[in-house]
Amino acid sequence: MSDRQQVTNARGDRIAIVAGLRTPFAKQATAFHGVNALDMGKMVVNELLSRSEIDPKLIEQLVFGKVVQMTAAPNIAREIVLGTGMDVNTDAYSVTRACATSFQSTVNVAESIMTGNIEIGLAGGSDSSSVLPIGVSRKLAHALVDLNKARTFKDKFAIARRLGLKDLLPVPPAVAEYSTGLSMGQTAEQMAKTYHISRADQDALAHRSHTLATEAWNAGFLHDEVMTAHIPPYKQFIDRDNNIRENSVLESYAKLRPAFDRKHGTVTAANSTPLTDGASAIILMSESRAKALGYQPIGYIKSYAFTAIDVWQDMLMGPSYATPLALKRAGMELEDLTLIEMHEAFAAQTLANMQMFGSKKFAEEKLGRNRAIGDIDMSKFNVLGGSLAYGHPFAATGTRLITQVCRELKRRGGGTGLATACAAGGLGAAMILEVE
Ligand SMILES: CC(=O)SCCNC(=O)CCNC(=O)[C@H](O)C(C)(C)COP(=O)(O)OP(=O)(O)OC[C@H]1O[C@@H](n2cnc3c(N)ncnc32)[C@H](O)[C@@H]1OP(=O)(O)O
Repeated sequence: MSDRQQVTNARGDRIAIVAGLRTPFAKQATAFHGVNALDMGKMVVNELLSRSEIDPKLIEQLVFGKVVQMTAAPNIAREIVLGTGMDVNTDAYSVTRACATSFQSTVNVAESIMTGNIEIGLAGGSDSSSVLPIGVSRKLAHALVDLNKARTFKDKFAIARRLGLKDLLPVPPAVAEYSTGLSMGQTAEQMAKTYHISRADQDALAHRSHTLATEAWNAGFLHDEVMTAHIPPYKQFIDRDNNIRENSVLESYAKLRPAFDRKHGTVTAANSTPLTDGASAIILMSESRAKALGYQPIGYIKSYAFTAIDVWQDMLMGPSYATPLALKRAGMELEDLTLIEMHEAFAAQTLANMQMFGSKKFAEEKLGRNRAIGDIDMSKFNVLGGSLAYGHPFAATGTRLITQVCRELKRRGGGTGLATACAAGGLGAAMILEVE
């Protein structure tokens, strides 16, 4: 098998991204409080269809995802089709791959185009950290099922007596790994310790992220890729990400207490992504269909890769595994890239990955390569800031990164860019995008 990946259909058409859009990202329980992931998904898809002036009937497939589940609407993709101006006959299904979910929805649509099953598709993701599937304790859930089956009052009473007051309390979902019980923040703490990432370096990266994101907004770079979202019942709107600290002051970062290891930790609210609400989406087409319809693609997919590692220790290392594979499949080296965009789940996780990009030992021991992936040139890295500033509505981050890389490459006159992310479950995603 060749190492190179042929991201084309049988006619040799590349996979074109013709448009990308997102809602502003809002911190938990702020602008999108009460608006669920489906409603944000519908908002962004409706606006994307309208801005790209595409006949919705031409969209043959919609693949969408969310990470925090909405039990009433498990197939968010199909609900988006039914709840927007799309054709009811549009095929739609949902995917989930933790924080890399909309990398996956993008790849699913791309692969449908590559096989020739479709010519045009829409991909994206949406998540709400404000509308949560609040559950019940395992004991209560068990008892409720038994109660339903119990025939006599005596049996019902006996079941009810099994429960204590604690068992009746609602249970919110945890941002934690199912199999280890470790929260993402605790994993970030592990990584800070393993890779000796100092608090000062974490804070400096977060400050850089807020500063660059502020500059990007002020320069007007994000206006075309972020819509104004009108919030039901339509008395309020949000037109800018609300987590970005426009007057970020480095000194104030040092004052915060660690959030996940109160005594010995270095990971704080300021150097972690906040819990966030938002949605994003892109339209993909075969190159020839895009040209026939008169679209000027914002970018093309050159290669992609997904990887997985164990979850007990330092599992947010996805970029260090997925990036070399995507580069190899594109026939490129790190230094060939014009831009490098890495999801900043936590500053500690980002800095650990950056360190391993430059490590020959890591390359030899973990990747089976005889040279490091490469040192990251900071003038190419997260040049408009990253998730630490924008926030991270889990399933929406992938298509945010993809759109942002393509549009920034365009502003720089073209080139190739990497978008990469770690994800729960020890997963990694990387995609190389090319822009003319
Ligand atoms: C693959 C992946 O992506 S894994 C990542 C998945 N995501 C996560 O796990 C989410 C991680 N984040 C979290 O859980 C939460 O954001 C936490 C626990 C870190 C912090 O939550 P909260 O305590 O609610 O944060 P909150 O926004 O209130 O900030 C706490 C304080 O820090 C301050 N602060 C936050 N950011 C900054 C900053 N950049 N500069 C200065 N101060 C700041 C706030 O003003 C606040 O101060 P106050 O208490 O005086 O009001």
